[in-house]
Amino acid sequence: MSTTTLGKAKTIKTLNNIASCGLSVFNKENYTVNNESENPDAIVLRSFNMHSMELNAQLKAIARAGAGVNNIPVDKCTEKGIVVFNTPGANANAVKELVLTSLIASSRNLFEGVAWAKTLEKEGEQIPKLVEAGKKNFVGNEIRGKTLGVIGLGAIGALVANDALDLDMEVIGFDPFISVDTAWNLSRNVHRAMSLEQLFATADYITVHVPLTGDTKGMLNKETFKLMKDGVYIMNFSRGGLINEIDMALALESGKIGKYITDFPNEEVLRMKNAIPIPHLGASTNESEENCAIMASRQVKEYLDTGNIKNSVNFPNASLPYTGKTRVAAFHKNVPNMVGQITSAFSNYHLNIADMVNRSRGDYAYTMIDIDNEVDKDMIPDIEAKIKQIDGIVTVRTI
Ligand SMILES: NC(=O)c1ccc[n+]([C@@H]2O[C@H](COP(=O)([O-])OP(=O)(O)OC[C@H]3O[C@@H](n4cnc5c(N)ncnc54)[C@H](O)[C@@H]3O)[C@@H](O)[C@H]2O)c1
Ligand SMILES: O=C(O)CC[C@@H](O)C(=O)O
Repeated sequence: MSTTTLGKAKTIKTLNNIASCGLSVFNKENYTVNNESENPDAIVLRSFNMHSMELNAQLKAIARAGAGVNNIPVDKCTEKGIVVFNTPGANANAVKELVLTSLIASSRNLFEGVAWAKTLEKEGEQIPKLVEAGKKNFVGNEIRGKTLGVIGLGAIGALVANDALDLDMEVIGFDPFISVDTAWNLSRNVHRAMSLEQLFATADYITVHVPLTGDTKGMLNKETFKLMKDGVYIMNFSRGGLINEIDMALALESGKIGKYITDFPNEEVLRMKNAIPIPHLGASTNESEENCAIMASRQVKEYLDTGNIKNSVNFPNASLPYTGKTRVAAFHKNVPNMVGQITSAFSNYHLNIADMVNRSRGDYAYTMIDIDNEVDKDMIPDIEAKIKQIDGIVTVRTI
C-alpha cells in the first residue's frame, strides 16, 4: 500500500470520549477531528472494541489513550503497516489510588456497610440506634502487617507495591519480565517472588497488574486458587479475562476466596457472592484522562507529521530530527538488504541521502530516509511505486 498524503489535511477519528485538551494538539489548519469519518488517517480511542471493525485503506495509526491494547487487532494492524500506540504510565497513578482505596475499603467492609446504611433511610429517629446495633456485622481487618501479593510490576504494579509498603504492609511481587526502568523505581523492600506459587502461599491480598494476552488469559483459576491462603482477597484492575469467572464464582461461594474486587463487571460477576463490582473506574480521573489524551494525540501527530515513533506496541520506536527535508518512511519485513534496496531506488532519480534511521522489532523493521536534494513533488508517486516493488515492503509514506 502506498500512502502519498503530502500536503493534504489529515483526519483523526475518535472512538470514545477523548479529553479535549489532548485533541487540541491537532491544529485546525492541518487536521480535522471527528467521530464519524469513514476514511481517517488515524484513530484515537480508549476501550472501544475494534476487533470487528474494518481498517480503512488510508489508516496509518491507532492510539490507545490508555495502557491495555487488547481491544485493538494489533497483529492485523502490523500486517497492514498500521502503527499502534499506547500511553505507558499515563493513567498508572489513577489506577494505583483506586487499588489502594479498594484494598482498604474492602478490608473494612465499607462497600457493604454503606449499602446497608442506605437501606435505613425510612427508619427516622431509629437510625442512630439501628446503626450502633448493626455495625457489628461489618467489622473488618486492618491491612497493616498483612501481605500484599502484586502480580505484574509494571507502571501500575510498581506504584501499588511501593505505596503498600508505606501503609505498613509486607509486599511480595512477581514479574519475570520486569523492565529495567521499573526495577530501578521499585523499593528494595518489595520481596521478589521467584514463582507465582511463592506469592500465592504468602499473600493475604492479591492484586493483578498484567496485560491480557494469550499467555495470561485465565491465569487465576481453580488450580491457582488451591495454592492461595483461605479467604484471600483478589483485586483485578487489569482485565476480566485474566480470571476464570466460573472458578471464581465457586471459590467465592465456598469461601476459598474472601472477596473479588473487580473493575470489570459482567452478568457473571454481578451474580457472584462477595464480588465488589466497580464500573471500570480505574483510569477515570480528570488528570489521567487528560494525561492519556495528550500523550496519545502527541504520539499520533508526531508520527503523521514526521514519521517518528514513540511508544508503539507493534512498530519499533524510531526517531530522526525532522529538518523539513523530504522524508521517506518505509515499514518492511526485517530481512537482509532491505535498506540497500530502498536506498538504491533513490539513485535512479539522482537523489542523495542526508540522514537515515533503521530500527527493527521481531519480524518487521522501519526505515526513515531524509533526502538531501529538493524533490520535485511529481516524482514522489514514482519513487514510492519503485520502493513498493521491493519484496518485503509493507507501506511507504513520503512526508
Ligand atoms: N482499570 C483500568 O482502568 C486500567 C487502567 C490502566 C491499565 N489497566 C490494565 O492494567 C494492565 C497493566 O497496566 P500497566 O500500565 O501497569 O502496564 P505495564 O505494561 O507497565 O505493566 C505490565 C507488567 O506486567 C508484566 N507481566 C506480563 N506478563 C506477566 C506475567 N505472566 N506474570 C507477571 N508479570 C507479567 C510485564 O512485565 C509488565 O511489567 C494493562 O495491560 C491494562 O490491561 C487497567
Ligand atoms: O479508558 C479508560 O477509562 C480505561 C483505560 C484502561 O483500561 C487502560 O487499559 O488503560
